[in-house]
Amino acid sequence: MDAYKQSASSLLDTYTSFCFEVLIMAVKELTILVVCSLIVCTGSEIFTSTDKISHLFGEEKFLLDAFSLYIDAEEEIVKKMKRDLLLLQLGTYSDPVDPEQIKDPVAAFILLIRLRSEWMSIEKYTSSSLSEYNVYQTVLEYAEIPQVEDLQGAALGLISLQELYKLYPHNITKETSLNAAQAYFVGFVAYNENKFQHAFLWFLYSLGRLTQYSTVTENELLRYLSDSAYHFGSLPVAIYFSQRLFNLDPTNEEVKVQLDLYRFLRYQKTSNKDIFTLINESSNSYEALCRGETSKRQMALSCRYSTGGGNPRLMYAPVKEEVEWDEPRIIRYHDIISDRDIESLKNISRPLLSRSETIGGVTNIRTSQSVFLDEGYPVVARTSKRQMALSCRYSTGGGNPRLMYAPVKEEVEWDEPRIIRYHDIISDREIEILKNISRPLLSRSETIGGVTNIRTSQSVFLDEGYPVVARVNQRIADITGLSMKSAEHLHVQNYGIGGKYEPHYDELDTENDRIATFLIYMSDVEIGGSTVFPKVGVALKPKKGSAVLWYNLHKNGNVDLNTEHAGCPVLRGNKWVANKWIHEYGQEFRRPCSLSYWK
Ligand SMILES: O=C(O)CCC(=O)C(=O)O
Ligand SMILES: [Fe+2]
Repeated sequence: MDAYKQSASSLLDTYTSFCFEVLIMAVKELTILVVCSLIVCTGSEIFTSTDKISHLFGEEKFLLDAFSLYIDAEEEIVKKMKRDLLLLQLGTYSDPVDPEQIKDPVAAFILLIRLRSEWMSIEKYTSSSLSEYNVYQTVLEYAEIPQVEDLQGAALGLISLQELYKLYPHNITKETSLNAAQAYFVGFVAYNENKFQHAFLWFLYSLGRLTQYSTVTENELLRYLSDSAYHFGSLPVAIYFSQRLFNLDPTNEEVKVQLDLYRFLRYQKTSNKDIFTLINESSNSYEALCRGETSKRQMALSCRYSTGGGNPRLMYAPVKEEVEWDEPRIIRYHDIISDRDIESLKNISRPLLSRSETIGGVTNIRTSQSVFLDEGYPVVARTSKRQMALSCRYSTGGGNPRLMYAPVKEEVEWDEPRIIRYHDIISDREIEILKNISRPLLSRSETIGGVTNIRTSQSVFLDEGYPVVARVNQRIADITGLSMKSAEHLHVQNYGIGGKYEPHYDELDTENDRIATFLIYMSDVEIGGSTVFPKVGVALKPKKGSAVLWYNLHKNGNVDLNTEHAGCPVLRGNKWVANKWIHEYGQEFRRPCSLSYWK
């Protein structure tokens, strides 16, 4: 692994290699040589010979000339530094004004690479700085510079997105493309993780983007392409790339031997795997749910509130809407007209009906009778304005006075386990405050096994010392009717590139266990990032300001095995959530226990 890190590190170093040091070293050595010949290394005593002393005039001139040369060289370097600075500044030209806009994982990856290589180039200049007061060194102490591990982690994030969502390099780089060296780096990371198909696809992408300025060579790419194909089990492809490599460098004995070996092996094998096509190998429920292959049942269960884009008549009586199909988009609106109004409309229409026509007049294409009714009829006006009761409920938390005037919109997402979504329970302002408090405190989230790739996010627990946290906790207590006495502090989480939390249970198997989870979505996520329950086939899409609640334990205290859940990899977006884990102690009268063996 260390060797791997080292090679990755040196690979990156080459991205930013500058040859100015060669020049400065040469001039420095020249100066030293001159000084050396004058003072120390001659081995002679100058002072004992007037002739030698007089000779010094000439030597002094030589010394000053060398010094002048040295200054010229330093000036050249300053000029080069200024040129490089300009180039680096140009590179930031198209950056988003709002850093939160970094939603594209590839753009985030490039930013990490850019920052690292910027740092490396500045570091090269400043480490040999002539200035006594080297500001940059001080700046460095405070700067957060992406490490090689960050780049590897980000590349792995991209690879895991590809795996789960079955994406080819050209899919994932649709919005932001990678240059040959960057793509090579992703391939290299995949290769070292033995993900040979993904490695191959990235090397191929890199080959297609190779230019004369690339810091990766065609030789390197061909070698890795043939190696990856061989390891994946695609011998003809391995032979093809080895042959290309051999054509480039016919003197390379090693390639020749390899080519012969592949040819020999090819005759032994009867079938070869197709390395160019990603196949959907897993029928894994977690992955399918993350891809949005949600069960029909949940679609039918879920409802959305629409306020017609802020239409005041719908603000307080939103319509329940359901997406029946995506292309063409077909939406069903539920309960938009009462039975009584339907009867009145029928009664008004009956005497007025006449044969419906099409463009061709009365034909057998359309065999019905119809009539257009204007808003002169109150029922028509009323219906088009719509003021029906809702199927998605308003909850006042069982009469909790704090919710009487601001009832919570609640929606049943699933029945067993019961998963309820509460809408608009936290304002955008509160979310911003929570994020601002959390940002400097975030650290890598862990699981029972410590820091692992099962959970790629950063998080922090916030106590009630922050008024906003106290307010949010109180709201959770009001909505759930549960005691917060033994609950954990509010846990704010932000996911990274391809950030995910693989299937797990929240319960900890302790005496005072996590009875319920209240998960607040502090952001929308454009693609991916759903919370999914693989055992029951539920996918909950993050919706900023909403929260979901489920019980991890049955009333008898046993863990509800259907509550296994996961946070899907974020494909596009910046996912923030806050968890409130509510424990058993304190709920004795609020959620009474059961003696049942099953529940
Ligand atoms: O982010 C999510 O969607 C789920 C988070 C979660 O399950 C957890 O933090 O325990
Ligand atoms: Fe969880």
